Amino acid sequence: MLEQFLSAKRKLIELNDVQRQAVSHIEGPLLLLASPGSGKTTTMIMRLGYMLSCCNVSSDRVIAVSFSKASAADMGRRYAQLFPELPQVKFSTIHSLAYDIVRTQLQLERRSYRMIDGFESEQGEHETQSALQHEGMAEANISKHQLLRTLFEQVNGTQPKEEQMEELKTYISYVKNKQLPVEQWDTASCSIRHAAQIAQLYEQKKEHGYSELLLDFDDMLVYAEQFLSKHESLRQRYKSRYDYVVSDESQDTSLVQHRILRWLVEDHLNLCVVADDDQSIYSWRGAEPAYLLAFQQHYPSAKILYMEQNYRSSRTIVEVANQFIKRNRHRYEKSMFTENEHAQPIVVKHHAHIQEEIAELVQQLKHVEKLEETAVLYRNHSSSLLLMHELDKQGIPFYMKDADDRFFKHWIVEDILNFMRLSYTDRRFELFEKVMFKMNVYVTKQQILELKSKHTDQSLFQLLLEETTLKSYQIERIQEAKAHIDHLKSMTPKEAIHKIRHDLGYDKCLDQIAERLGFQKERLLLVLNNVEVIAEGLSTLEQFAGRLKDLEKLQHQARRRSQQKPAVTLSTLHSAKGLEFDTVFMIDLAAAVIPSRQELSKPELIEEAARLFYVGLTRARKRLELHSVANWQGSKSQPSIFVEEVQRIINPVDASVPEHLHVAGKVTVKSGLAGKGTGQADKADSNRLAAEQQWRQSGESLLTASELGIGMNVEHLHFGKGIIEHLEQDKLSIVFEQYGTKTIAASVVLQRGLLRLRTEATILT
Ligand SMILES: Nc1ncnc2c1ncn2[C@@H]1O[C@H](COP(=O)(O)OP(=O)(O)OP(=O)(O)O)[C@@H](O)[C@H]1O
Repeated sequence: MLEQFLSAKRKLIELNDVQRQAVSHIEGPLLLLASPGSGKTTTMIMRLGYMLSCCNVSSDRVIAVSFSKASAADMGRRYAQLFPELPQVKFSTIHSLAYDIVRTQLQLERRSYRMIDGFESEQGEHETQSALQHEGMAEANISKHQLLRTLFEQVNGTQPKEEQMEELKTYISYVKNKQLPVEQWDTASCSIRHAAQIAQLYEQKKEHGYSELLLDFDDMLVYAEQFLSKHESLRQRYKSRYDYVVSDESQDTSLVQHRILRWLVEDHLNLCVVADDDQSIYSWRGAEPAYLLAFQQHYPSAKILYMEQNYRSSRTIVEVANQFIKRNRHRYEKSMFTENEHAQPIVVKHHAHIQEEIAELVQQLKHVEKLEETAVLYRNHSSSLLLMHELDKQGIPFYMKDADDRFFKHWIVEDILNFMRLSYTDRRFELFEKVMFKMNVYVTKQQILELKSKHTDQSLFQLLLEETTLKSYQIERIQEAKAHIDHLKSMTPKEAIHKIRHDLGYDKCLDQIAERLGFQKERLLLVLNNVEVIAEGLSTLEQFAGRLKDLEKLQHQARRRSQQKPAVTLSTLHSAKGLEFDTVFMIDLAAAVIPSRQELSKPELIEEAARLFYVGLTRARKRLELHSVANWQGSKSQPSIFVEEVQRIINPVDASVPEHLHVAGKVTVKSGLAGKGTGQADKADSNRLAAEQQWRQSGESLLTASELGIGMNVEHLHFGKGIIEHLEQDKLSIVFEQYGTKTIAASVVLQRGLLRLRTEATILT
């Protein structure tokens, strides 16, 4: 039967062995672990076709669930193309399915409810939510954002900044998707003061604060699961609705989502889960890759199949990406391979600074054959800004997958503009009030407020100096500040920003804000850095304000630009998942960017960052370039450790050279693991890599700096036994039995898992 079915479609696609097994395994739980580009969507669709045409399965007894609306729609479209003769199957998002369950139960209880808005995230959900709005769900005018804002102010006594609101929303999504009991909410990390308390108040308010029950996007999942577990009749209703459930993109699925699916298949266990645990990049909002790793505990009769053949990328790329991801410990051991040919070598480049990186990138883009088959990927939205600025100047069209206008609305950008505005007029009280507290003039709120009643249309600086009782140091400061501000309008924007930051004390003010409100200073500096680059080369403050407006407009347009027209795609690594391009440039790969400083402190976060990096590597079909910068946010920076790892894979270094000397210059590295022949050196390299992997996987490697101590007996994978002699910041000195004292970079050693503890002591001679 299977052969007959497959041969009918042979002209369109010839499945490989594992794909065939997956297609024919219809009954019972199945976990399909798929590498990138391994044809998981193709296989899923063939499986559905086989079920319907050969296994007497009725189309309305099957549901295929995806995480994002885009992927549900893509599956539906591809199914219709491959099986135009078969009836349509239900391709649903998990939220849509959950909403159906919640609505049914609330209607049974005759309980009225309303949806509140406020779900923002990287991809898909926007669309999902708007689809729900079309269904008439979002008739509410109470907003999640406003509600949270009010509660934040109530609890903390200050107004939240936009990035704090975002962090708060992510935090709430996280604890709900993880189904953490309320008592444990304060154990989840969040830099917002009293986040757990705000979250609890928010939940109470939604449930009891209004005449109707308020539901946000996460509530659809939370309530669906709760209702299924509580109400036997509801459970029966949904359990008997579908005989077969398929879950795609399951690495992005949170605990609550897994549980909903579990209820649905409780009786028949006909659940097919397709996932790539190596592409799980949403644990920060509650995705649960650990659930996949424990799939067989949840479904003991589960069959697990590995789809490891990549049909997308060149062998050059597949081999490097495969080797790279093996650095992670918490994963299903898969070995991605391909029968595709080798293509261009992977290129790794280190630039002195961002401007140099962007200039080179733009030059390359000018000569790319198919812009629509080219992507520039970066970790943070902020990286797109200067790129966009330069692409526009050079007339290169671009499309933005996930444009984010937060920069243009950022309070720092607004502050800088306000300083500049004040230079033109110091007669607007609201403006004066905002700026006075952002520089080092030490006036009190009371003193400024007193001015308000006295002010008509005169200079506020004058009024302040003449009508307020001031201390002599205040007078001096105010006079100085006034002179600086007056001067701004005759300066270039670049000079003006320098003056604002250093002479007017804005940088110091940022330090205080960062400390008081718990912001990461680097993020604030990144915004300022971008402001400065945009100001570069402009002559007047008006031009600067105009340029910001133009860029904002441009970004809006880039989001709408048709993907079919020749235009390079700019995207974050997160939003690039599921996409593929002939050529991929990954940029801004500096040490503090990926993994970030915060991630470096926890092994599981480093692994997540590595998965994100892997998603980037595996988007490229033929050509892949990795670009890093030696100066990040005004400070010297090493390349990302992941770039170094890729370099070591491509071009293994002699193990006898200490790690801290493995500094890559500006190089174009030729890749070719398989093309290198089988010489002695190659063999030694692959043995060394295998040994590194084995150590990491054994769980014995030391992973964090906190595990290191002076006098500790350790063993280094390459240098053998020794004692830690000295540790200062990243410099780790070890006295080795065979090699004497070596000073190596702690971060590199820990990253690669090259060090482990020894119980027996070293005898040093
Ligand atoms: N057996 C096969 N023989 C030849 N080509 C195949 C086969 N299976 C899949 N492909 C091709 O591989 C490409 C990737 O397939 P598909 O989009 O289904 O992969 P995927 O695993 O869903 O990708 P992603 O990594 O984006 O999730 C497609 O062009 C598809 O036609």
